Amino acid sequence: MADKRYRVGYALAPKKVSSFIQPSLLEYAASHGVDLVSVDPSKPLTSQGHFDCIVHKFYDDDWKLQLEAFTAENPDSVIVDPLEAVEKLHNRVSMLEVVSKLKLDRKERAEIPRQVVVSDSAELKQSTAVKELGFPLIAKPMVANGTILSHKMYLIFDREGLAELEEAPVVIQEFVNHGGVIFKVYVAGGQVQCVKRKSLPDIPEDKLGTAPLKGSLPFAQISNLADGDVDASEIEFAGVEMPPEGFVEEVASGLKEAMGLHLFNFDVIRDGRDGNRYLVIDINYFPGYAKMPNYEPILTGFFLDLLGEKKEGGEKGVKEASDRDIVG
Ligand SMILES: O=P(O)(O)O[C@@H]1[C@@H](OP(=O)(O)O)[C@H](OP(=O)(O)O)[C@H](O)[C@H](OP(=O)(O)O)[C@H]1OP(=O)(O)O
Ligand SMILES: Nc1ncnc2c1ncn2[C@@H]1O[C@H](COP(=O)(O)OP(=O)(O)O)[C@@H](O)[C@H]1O
Ligand SMILES: [Mg+2]
Ligand SMILES: [Mg+2]
Repeated sequence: MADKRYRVGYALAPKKVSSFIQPSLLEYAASHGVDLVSVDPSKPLTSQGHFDCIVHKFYDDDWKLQLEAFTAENPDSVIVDPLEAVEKLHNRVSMLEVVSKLKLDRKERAEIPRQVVVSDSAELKQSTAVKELGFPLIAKPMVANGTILSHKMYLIFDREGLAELEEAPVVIQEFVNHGGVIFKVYVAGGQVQCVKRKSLPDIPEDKLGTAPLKGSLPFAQISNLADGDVDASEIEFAGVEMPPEGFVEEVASGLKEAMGLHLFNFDVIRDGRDGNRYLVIDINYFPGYAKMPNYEPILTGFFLDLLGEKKEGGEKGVKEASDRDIVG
Protein backbone atom coordinates (compact mmCIF):
# COMPACT_ATOMS: atom_id res chain seq x y z
CA MET A 1 0.00 0.00 0.00
CA ALA A 2 1.42 3.40 -0.99
CA ASP A 3 1.95 5.89 1.85
CA LYS A 4 1.28 9.10 -0.10
CA ARG A 5 -2.30 9.49 -1.38
CA TYR A 6 -3.31 11.58 -4.39
CA ARG A 7 -6.80 12.93 -5.02
CA VAL A 8 -7.72 13.02 -8.72
CA GLY A 9 -11.00 14.66 -9.74
CA TYR A 10 -12.76 13.52 -12.90
CA ALA A 11 -15.19 15.79 -14.78
CA LEU A 12 -16.81 13.66 -17.47
CA ALA A 13 -20.19 13.21 -19.14
CA PRO A 14 -22.36 10.44 -17.64
CA LYS A 15 -21.71 8.12 -20.63
CA LYS A 16 -17.98 8.54 -20.19
CA VAL A 17 -18.22 7.97 -16.43
CA SER A 18 -20.06 4.72 -16.97
CA SER A 19 -17.44 3.43 -19.41
CA PHE A 20 -14.25 4.84 -17.83
CA ILE A 21 -14.95 4.72 -14.10
CA GLN A 22 -15.14 0.96 -13.64
CA PRO A 23 -14.96 -0.49 -10.10
CA SER A 24 -11.79 -2.32 -11.21
CA LEU A 25 -10.08 1.03 -11.96
CA LEU A 26 -11.27 2.67 -8.72
CA GLU A 27 -10.01 -0.29 -6.70
CA TYR A 28 -6.68 -0.65 -8.49
CA ALA A 29 -5.97 3.07 -8.32
CA ALA A 30 -7.00 3.31 -4.65
CA SER A 31 -4.78 0.39 -3.70
CA HIS A 32 -1.85 2.29 -5.29
CA GLY A 33 -2.56 5.59 -3.56
CA VAL A 34 -4.77 7.31 -6.15
CA ASP A 35 -8.32 8.25 -5.13
CA LEU A 36 -10.53 9.03 -8.11
CA VAL A 37 -13.29 11.43 -7.10
CA SER A 38 -16.27 12.63 -9.13
CA VAL A 39 -16.42 16.38 -9.86
CA ASP A 40 -19.80 18.08 -10.26
CA PRO A 41 -19.30 20.58 -13.12
CA SER A 42 -22.48 22.47 -12.15
CA LYS A 43 -20.97 23.46 -8.76
CA PRO A 44 -17.90 25.64 -8.23
CA LEU A 45 -14.82 23.50 -8.64
CA THR A 46 -13.05 25.54 -6.00
CA SER A 47 -15.59 24.39 -3.39
CA GLN A 48 -15.20 20.67 -4.04
CA GLY A 49 -12.11 20.09 -1.92
CA HIS A 50 -8.45 19.70 -2.76
CA PHE A 51 -7.42 18.00 -6.01
CA ASP A 52 -3.87 17.09 -6.98
CA CYS A 53 -5.11 16.67 -10.51
CA ILE A 54 -8.27 17.17 -12.57
CA VAL A 55 -8.99 15.11 -15.67
CA HIS A 56 -11.82 16.31 -17.87
CA LYS A 57 -13.62 16.08 -21.22
CA PHE A 58 -15.73 19.27 -21.17
CA TYR A 59 -15.16 22.31 -23.35
CA ASP A 60 -17.89 24.88 -22.77
CA ASP A 61 -17.19 28.45 -21.64
CA ASP A 62 -18.49 27.91 -18.10
CA TRP A 63 -16.13 25.02 -17.63
CA LYS A 64 -13.26 27.07 -19.04
CA LEU A 65 -13.95 29.74 -16.41
CA GLN A 66 -14.18 27.09 -13.71
CA LEU A 67 -10.75 25.73 -14.64
CA GLU A 68 -9.25 29.23 -14.69
CA ALA A 69 -10.62 30.04 -11.24
CA PHE A 70 -9.43 26.69 -9.89
CA THR A 71 -5.92 27.15 -11.29
CA ALA A 72 -5.67 30.66 -9.88
CA GLU A 73 -6.41 29.27 -6.38
CA ASN A 74 -4.50 26.01 -6.82
CA PRO A 75 -1.43 26.72 -8.94
CA ASP A 76 0.16 23.40 -7.94
CA SER A 77 -2.72 21.25 -9.13
CA VAL A 78 -2.44 19.74 -12.61
CA ILE A 79 -5.20 20.09 -15.22
CA VAL A 80 -5.15 17.25 -17.72
CA ASP A 81 -5.24 18.56 -20.38
CA PRO A 82 -5.14 22.29 -21.21
CA LEU A 83 -8.26 23.27 -23.15
CA GLU A 84 -6.39 25.11 -25.93
CA ALA A 85 -4.43 21.93 -26.70
CA VAL A 86 -7.56 19.74 -26.66
CA GLU A 87 -9.44 22.14 -28.95
CA LYS A 88 -7.00 21.49 -31.81
CA LEU A 89 -8.52 18.01 -31.99
CA HIS A 90 -11.99 19.39 -32.65
CA ASN A 91 -11.17 20.15 -36.25
CA ARG A 92 -10.11 17.36 -38.61
CA VAL A 93 -7.49 19.56 -40.28
CA SER A 94 -5.75 21.08 -37.26
CA MET A 95 -5.95 17.63 -35.65
CA LEU A 96 -3.57 16.13 -38.22
CA GLU A 97 -1.25 19.12 -38.80
CA VAL A 98 1.06 17.92 -36.11
CA VAL A 99 1.66 14.57 -37.87
CA SER A 100 3.34 16.29 -40.80
CA LYS A 101 5.84 17.86 -38.40
CA LEU A 102 7.03 14.56 -36.90
CA LYS A 103 10.69 13.76 -37.56
CA LEU A 104 11.33 10.03 -37.55
CA ASP A 105 14.59 8.38 -38.45
CA ARG A 106 13.19 5.02 -39.59
CA LYS A 107 12.14 3.17 -42.70
CA GLU A 108 8.47 3.44 -41.67
CA ARG A 109 6.84 6.78 -42.41
CA ALA A 110 4.01 8.46 -40.53
CA GLU A 111 1.91 10.46 -42.98
CA ILE A 112 -1.65 11.69 -43.34
CA PRO A 113 -3.93 10.94 -46.29
CA ARG A 114 -3.92 13.51 -49.09
CA GLN A 115 -6.85 15.76 -48.41
CA VAL A 116 -8.70 18.91 -49.41
CA VAL A 117 -11.06 21.08 -47.40
CA VAL A 118 -14.27 22.16 -49.07
CA SER A 119 -16.06 24.93 -47.27
CA ASP A 120 -19.10 25.31 -49.49
CA SER A 121 -21.05 22.48 -51.15
CA ALA A 122 -21.26 24.30 -54.53
CA GLU A 123 -17.46 24.07 -54.65
CA LEU A 124 -17.66 20.27 -54.63
CA LYS A 125 -19.03 20.28 -58.14
CA GLN A 126 -16.18 22.36 -59.56
CA SER A 127 -13.15 21.94 -57.36
CA THR A 128 -10.27 20.63 -59.43
CA ALA A 129 -8.28 20.16 -56.23
CA VAL A 130 -10.76 17.50 -55.13
CA LYS A 131 -10.72 15.78 -58.51
CA GLU A 132 -6.93 15.60 -58.37
CA LEU A 133 -7.22 13.24 -55.41
CA GLY A 134 -8.80 10.56 -57.65
CA PHE A 135 -11.33 8.02 -56.40
CA PRO A 136 -12.41 6.50 -54.06
CA LEU A 137 -12.62 9.29 -51.51
CA ILE A 138 -13.89 9.63 -48.01
CA ALA A 139 -15.80 12.71 -46.84
CA LYS A 140 -15.58 13.64 -43.16
CA PRO A 141 -17.24 16.52 -41.35
CA MET A 142 -14.70 19.23 -40.54
CA VAL A 143 -15.70 19.27 -36.88
CA ALA A 144 -14.79 16.42 -34.58
CA ASN A 145 -16.55 17.51 -31.43
CA GLY A 146 -18.06 14.25 -30.26
CA THR A 147 -21.55 14.81 -31.72
CA ILE A 148 -23.24 12.12 -33.83
CA LEU A 149 -22.99 14.41 -36.85
CA SER A 150 -19.23 14.76 -36.44
CA HIS A 151 -18.89 11.00 -37.10
CA LYS A 152 -21.16 11.04 -40.18
CA MET A 153 -19.03 10.07 -43.18
CA TYR A 154 -19.42 9.07 -46.81
CA LEU A 155 -17.47 6.96 -49.23
CA ILE A 156 -17.39 8.64 -52.62
CA PHE A 157 -16.81 6.52 -55.68
CA ASP A 158 -17.09 8.97 -58.57
CA ARG A 159 -17.85 12.57 -59.70
CA GLU A 160 -21.59 12.10 -59.27
CA GLY A 161 -21.02 11.00 -55.70
CA LEU A 162 -19.02 14.15 -55.09
CA ALA A 163 -21.69 16.37 -56.59
CA GLU A 164 -24.40 14.72 -54.45
CA LEU A 165 -22.69 15.60 -51.23
CA GLU A 166 -24.45 18.38 -49.39
CA GLU A 167 -22.47 18.58 -46.21
CA ALA A 168 -19.97 21.43 -45.85
CA PRO A 169 -17.50 22.29 -44.49
CA VAL A 170 -16.10 18.90 -45.20
CA VAL A 171 -12.69 17.25 -45.46
CA ILE A 172 -12.31 15.14 -48.59
CA GLN A 173 -9.60 12.54 -48.15
CA GLU A 174 -8.10 9.88 -50.38
CA PHE A 175 -9.46 6.48 -49.33
CA VAL A 176 -6.44 4.28 -48.78
CA ASN A 177 -6.89 0.51 -49.01
CA HIS A 178 -5.43 -0.93 -45.84
CA GLY A 179 -6.52 -4.57 -45.59
CA GLY A 180 -9.57 -3.83 -43.45
CA VAL A 181 -7.57 -3.46 -40.26
CA ILE A 182 -6.94 -0.31 -38.22
CA PHE A 183 -4.47 0.16 -35.39
CA LYS A 184 -5.59 2.22 -32.43
CA VAL A 185 -2.77 3.57 -30.33
CA TYR A 186 -3.82 4.60 -26.83
CA VAL A 187 -1.57 7.09 -25.07
CA ALA A 188 -1.70 8.00 -21.37
CA GLY A 189 1.36 10.13 -20.71
CA GLY A 190 4.37 7.87 -21.25
CA GLN A 191 2.22 4.73 -21.40
CA VAL A 192 1.43 3.49 -24.91
CA GLN A 193 -0.73 0.56 -26.00
CA CYS A 194 -1.50 -0.42 -29.62
CA VAL A 195 -4.51 -2.59 -30.49
CA LYS A 196 -5.91 -3.98 -33.73
CA ARG A 197 -9.52 -3.37 -34.82
CA LYS A 198 -11.66 -4.19 -37.86
CA SER A 199 -11.91 -1.28 -40.27
CA LEU A 200 -13.59 -0.51 -43.58
CA PRO A 201 -12.85 -3.19 -46.19
CA ASP A 202 -10.64 -2.55 -49.21
CA ILE A 203 -12.34 -1.21 -52.31
CA PRO A 204 -11.13 -3.15 -55.36
CA GLU A 205 -10.01 -0.73 -58.06
CA ASP A 206 -11.55 -2.80 -60.87
CA LYS A 207 -15.02 -2.65 -59.29
CA LEU A 208 -14.94 1.12 -58.79
CA GLY A 209 -17.65 2.97 -60.70
CA THR A 210 -19.74 -0.19 -61.23
CA ALA A 211 -22.87 -0.81 -59.15
CA PRO A 212 -23.02 -0.79 -56.18
CA LEU A 213 -19.71 1.10 -55.96
CA LYS A 214 -21.24 4.14 -57.66
CA GLY A 215 -22.12 7.60 -56.40
CA SER A 216 -21.67 7.86 -52.65
CA LEU A 217 -22.41 5.69 -49.67
CA PRO A 218 -22.90 6.75 -46.07
CA PHE A 219 -20.78 4.62 -43.74
CA ALA A 220 -23.76 3.34 -41.89
CA GLN A 221 -24.71 1.46 -45.06
CA ILE A 222 -21.36 -0.18 -45.65
CA SER A 223 -22.64 -3.39 -44.06
CA ASN A 224 -25.26 -3.56 -46.85
CA LEU A 225 -22.56 -4.32 -49.41
CA ALA A 226 -22.10 -7.96 -50.31
CA ASP A 227 -18.71 -9.55 -49.66
CA GLY A 228 -18.11 -9.73 -53.41
CA ASP A 229 -18.35 -5.93 -53.77
CA VAL A 230 -15.54 -5.27 -51.36
CA ASP A 231 -12.65 -7.35 -50.09
CA ALA A 232 -14.28 -8.04 -46.71
CA SER A 233 -14.28 -11.81 -46.79
CA GLU A 234 -10.55 -11.98 -47.40
CA ILE A 235 -9.58 -10.31 -44.18
CA GLU A 236 -7.44 -12.60 -42.06
CA PHE A 237 -7.73 -10.41 -39.02
CA ALA A 238 -5.79 -12.51 -36.53
CA GLY A 239 -2.80 -12.90 -38.85
CA VAL A 240 -2.34 -9.20 -39.56
CA GLU A 241 1.05 -8.00 -38.36
CA MET A 242 1.18 -5.17 -35.84
CA PRO A 243 3.24 -2.07 -36.70
CA PRO A 244 6.78 -2.18 -35.18
CA GLU A 245 6.67 -1.27 -31.49
CA GLY A 246 9.49 1.25 -31.78
CA PHE A 247 7.68 3.06 -34.57
CA VAL A 248 4.41 3.24 -32.61
CA GLU A 249 6.25 4.55 -29.56
CA GLU A 250 8.13 7.20 -31.53
CA VAL A 251 4.96 8.46 -33.17
CA ALA A 252 3.09 8.43 -29.84
CA SER A 253 5.78 10.35 -28.02
CA GLY A 254 6.26 12.81 -30.91
CA LEU A 255 2.53 13.55 -31.01
CA LYS A 256 2.29 13.86 -27.24
CA GLU A 257 5.12 16.40 -27.10
CA ALA A 258 3.99 18.37 -30.14
CA MET A 259 0.34 18.57 -29.04
CA GLY A 260 1.03 19.08 -25.33
CA LEU A 261 -1.54 16.38 -24.50
CA HIS A 262 -1.39 13.42 -22.13
CA LEU A 263 -4.65 11.55 -22.81
CA PHE A 264 -5.47 10.64 -26.40
CA ASN A 265 -5.50 7.87 -28.96
CA PHE A 266 -4.80 7.90 -32.66
CA ASP A 267 -6.04 5.69 -35.49
CA VAL A 268 -3.42 4.46 -37.94
CA ILE A 269 -3.79 2.46 -41.14
CA ARG A 270 -1.04 0.78 -43.20
CA ASP A 271 -1.16 1.41 -46.95
CA GLY A 272 -1.89 -1.90 -48.70
CA ARG A 273 0.49 -0.90 -51.52
CA ASP A 274 3.39 0.25 -49.36
CA GLY A 275 3.95 -1.52 -46.05
CA ASN A 276 6.18 1.28 -44.72
CA ARG A 277 3.57 3.97 -45.33
CA TYR A 278 1.43 4.46 -42.24
CA LEU A 279 -1.36 7.03 -42.24
CA VAL A 280 -2.65 8.69 -39.12
CA ILE A 281 -6.31 9.34 -39.88
CA ASP A 282 -7.85 10.37 -36.56
CA ILE A 283 -6.77 11.63 -33.14
CA ASN A 284 -9.27 11.48 -30.28
CA TYR A 285 -9.11 13.20 -26.94
CA PHE A 286 -9.77 11.01 -23.86
CA PRO A 287 -10.88 7.94 -25.83
CA GLY A 288 -12.49 4.74 -24.57
CA TYR A 289 -9.59 3.57 -22.38
CA ALA A 290 -11.61 0.83 -20.73
CA LYS A 291 -11.50 -1.09 -24.03
CA MET A 292 -7.70 -1.20 -23.81
CA PRO A 293 -6.08 -4.26 -22.23
CA ASN A 294 -4.53 -3.48 -18.80
CA TYR A 295 -6.32 -0.18 -18.57
CA GLU A 296 -6.32 -0.15 -14.76
CA PRO A 297 -2.51 -0.37 -14.24
CA ILE A 298 -1.86 1.85 -17.27
CA LEU A 299 -4.07 4.69 -16.06
CA THR A 300 -2.90 4.29 -12.47
CA GLY A 301 0.71 4.36 -13.65
CA PHE A 302 -0.04 7.49 -15.61
CA PHE A 303 -1.40 9.30 -12.53
CA LEU A 304 1.52 8.19 -10.39
CA ASP A 305 4.03 9.29 -13.03
CA LEU A 306 2.36 12.64 -13.43
CA LEU A 307 1.95 13.38 -9.74
CA GLY A 308 5.30 11.89 -8.75
CA GLU A 309 6.98 14.08 -11.36
CA LYS A 310 5.28 17.14 -9.95
CA LYS A 311 6.32 16.27 -6.41
CA GLU A 312 9.85 15.02 -7.02
CA GLY A 313 10.65 17.02 -10.15
CA GLY A 314 12.32 15.49 -13.17
CA GLU A 315 12.04 12.25 -15.09
CA LYS A 316 14.15 10.16 -12.69
CA GLY A 317 11.77 10.76 -9.80
CA VAL A 318 8.86 9.81 -12.04
CA LYS A 319 10.25 6.42 -13.01
CA GLU A 320 11.23 5.56 -9.45
CA ALA A 321 7.85 6.55 -8.11
CA SER A 322 5.90 4.52 -10.66
CA ASP A 323 8.11 1.43 -10.49
CA ARG A 324 7.95 1.40 -6.71
CA ASP A 325 4.19 1.84 -6.57
CA ILE A 326 3.04 -0.30 -9.48
CA VAL A 327 5.17 -3.43 -9.37
CA GLY A 328 3.66 -6.29 -7.35
O1 LIG B 1 -17.27 5.69 -26.20
P1 LIG B 1 -16.05 4.93 -26.54
O2 LIG B 1 -15.48 4.20 -25.37
O3 LIG B 1 -16.21 4.06 -27.76
O4 LIG B 1 -14.90 6.00 -26.92
C1 LIG B 1 -14.99 6.76 -28.10
C2 LIG B 1 -13.74 6.57 -28.95
O5 LIG B 1 -13.60 5.22 -29.27
P2 LIG B 1 -12.18 4.47 -29.28
O6 LIG B 1 -11.64 4.41 -27.89
O7 LIG B 1 -11.28 5.24 -30.20
O8 LIG B 1 -12.57 3.13 -29.80
C3 LIG B 1 -13.93 7.38 -30.23
O9 LIG B 1 -12.88 7.15 -31.16
P3 LIG B 1 -13.19 7.17 -32.76
O10 LIG B 1 -13.41 8.62 -33.09
O11 LIG B 1 -14.40 6.31 -32.96
O12 LIG B 1 -11.97 6.62 -33.44
C4 LIG B 1 -13.97 8.86 -29.85
O13 LIG B 1 -12.81 9.20 -29.12
C5 LIG B 1 -15.19 9.08 -28.97
O14 LIG B 1 -15.18 10.41 -28.54
P4 LIG B 1 -15.88 11.57 -29.38
O15 LIG B 1 -17.24 11.02 -29.77
O16 LIG B 1 -15.04 11.79 -30.59
O17 LIG B 1 -15.86 12.68 -28.41
C6 LIG B 1 -15.15 8.21 -27.72
O18 LIG B 1 -16.45 8.38 -27.12
P5 LIG B 1 -16.76 9.00 -25.71
O19 LIG B 1 -16.77 7.83 -24.76
O20 LIG B 1 -15.71 9.99 -25.36
O21 LIG B 1 -18.10 9.61 -25.89
N1 LIG C 1 -8.39 7.97 -45.44
C1 LIG C 1 -8.98 6.82 -45.10
N2 LIG C 1 -8.78 5.71 -45.87
C2 LIG C 1 -9.39 4.54 -45.54
N3 LIG C 1 -10.21 4.37 -44.49
C3 LIG C 1 -10.44 5.44 -43.69
C4 LIG C 1 -9.84 6.70 -43.96
N4 LIG C 1 -10.26 7.58 -43.02
C5 LIG C 1 -11.10 6.90 -42.22
N5 LIG C 1 -11.22 5.61 -42.60
C6 LIG C 1 -12.10 4.60 -41.97
O1 LIG C 1 -13.20 5.31 -41.42
C7 LIG C 1 -13.27 5.13 -40.00
C8 LIG C 1 -13.73 6.42 -39.35
O2 LIG C 1 -12.87 7.48 -39.67
P1 LIG C 1 -12.18 8.39 -38.54
O3 LIG C 1 -11.41 9.45 -39.24
O4 LIG C 1 -11.43 7.52 -37.60
O5 LIG C 1 -13.44 9.08 -37.86
P2 LIG C 1 -14.09 8.97 -36.39
O6 LIG C 1 -13.63 10.19 -35.67
O7 LIG C 1 -15.56 8.99 -36.61
O8 LIG C 1 -13.60 7.69 -35.78
C9 LIG C 1 -11.87 4.69 -39.61
O9 LIG C 1 -11.89 3.95 -38.42
C10 LIG C 1 -11.47 3.86 -40.81
O10 LIG C 1 -12.11 2.58 -40.75
MG1 LIG D 1 -11.58 7.07 -35.51
MG1 LIG E 1 -12.46 10.36 -33.96
